[in-house]
Amino acid sequence: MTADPPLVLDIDGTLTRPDRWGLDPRVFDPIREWDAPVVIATGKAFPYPVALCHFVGVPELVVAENGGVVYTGDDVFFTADREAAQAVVEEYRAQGYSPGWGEEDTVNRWRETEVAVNLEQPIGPLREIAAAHGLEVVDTGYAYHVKDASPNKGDGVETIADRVGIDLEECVAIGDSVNDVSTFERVGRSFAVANADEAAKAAAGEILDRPHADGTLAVLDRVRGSE
Ligand SMILES: O=C(O)COP(=O)(O)O
Ligand SMILES: [Mg+2]
Repeated sequence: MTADPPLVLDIDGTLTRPDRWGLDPRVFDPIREWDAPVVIATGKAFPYPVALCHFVGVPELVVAENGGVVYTGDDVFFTADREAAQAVVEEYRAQGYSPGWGEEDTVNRWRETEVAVNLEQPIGPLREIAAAHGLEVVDTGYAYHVKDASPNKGDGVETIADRVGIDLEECVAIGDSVNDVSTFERVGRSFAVANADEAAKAAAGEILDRPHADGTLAVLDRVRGSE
């Protein structure tokens, strides 16, 4: 008998439409009908992947904030705190810059372990201040994430796999950026969509010739029933 392999899916750049923005609705049904655990591993704040699972109608298995927040469906783990990143952003502001999201900032409002800065803001001074505070800035192609270097998506995926009983060797991961490298390093099969950055392409087992959800849907078609 064959079964679907467990999945680890990134959101931005991976489940998105060809024009980069917004989820491609064609991914909803295959995720919902997938006959194995689906872990959503993202740089986005915790409520976003939880909402994605909720609205698609699958169990909430979530790595958020690049590994800063991990939800196994039973327990939430926080592997960093926001304070250090917040201090970096305060200093960035003091130097005359801004995170760039406007007054209400829904990008960071519920973010608990890091702070994200809009790509239109200058990254040079942000990197300098972060380094002086012992933090890193990760450019996902969708935001600059000011974060502790130690939590990453791969660690979070491992925590979920341990708790839920997923064999990482059987897992198929799909992603598009440097924040997916730690996931790619831990799973049996890894795929970078065609729009992926150089780091993700270098770490992936295979580079797809199609971008965004087109690439992801092609992988899902190919690996369905392969375990
Ligand atoms: O939040 C980001 O910058 C990127 O999110 P992603 O990890 O789902 O691609
Ligand atoms: Mg991504």
